[in-house]
Amino acid sequence: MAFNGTWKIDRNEHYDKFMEKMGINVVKRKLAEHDNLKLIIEQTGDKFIIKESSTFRNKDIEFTLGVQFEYPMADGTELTGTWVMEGETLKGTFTRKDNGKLLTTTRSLVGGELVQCYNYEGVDAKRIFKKA
Ligand SMILES: CCCCCCCCCCCCCC(=O)O
Repeated sequence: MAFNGTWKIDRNEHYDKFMEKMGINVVKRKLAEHDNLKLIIEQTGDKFIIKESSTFRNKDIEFTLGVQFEYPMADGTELTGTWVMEGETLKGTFTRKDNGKLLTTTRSLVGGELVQCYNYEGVDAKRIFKKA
């Protein structure tokens, strides 16, 4: 499966602005810009296991495409939503439990890199990963 493997964060685009819109304070934003995020993705059919590790935490997440699940962000903010596959792109639609606002995200492979795009309240950001 195309996303399978170990992906290490290489760079961010507009991530600070995005986090600011999310209400993350400046101290946490500075730390989060350099969180050494690593994702180990294991897809089997419709099921995904994501092993997330960063300077903030280690967390395993399991989900099935199209099935709602809960995801606690590193700062404790709870999201609920789903991932679906559209063509070769993973599309995520999540709602913040604390304010009901929408966070959308995609994952796609571009030139051998894993590109995760985010949108929250009109602010777009990207996190770009290289395969380890
Ligand atoms: C302010 C920090 C923003 C972080 C946004 C995280 C959004 C994550 C979307 C849901 C991820 C579900 C688990 C996963 O597939 O890795």
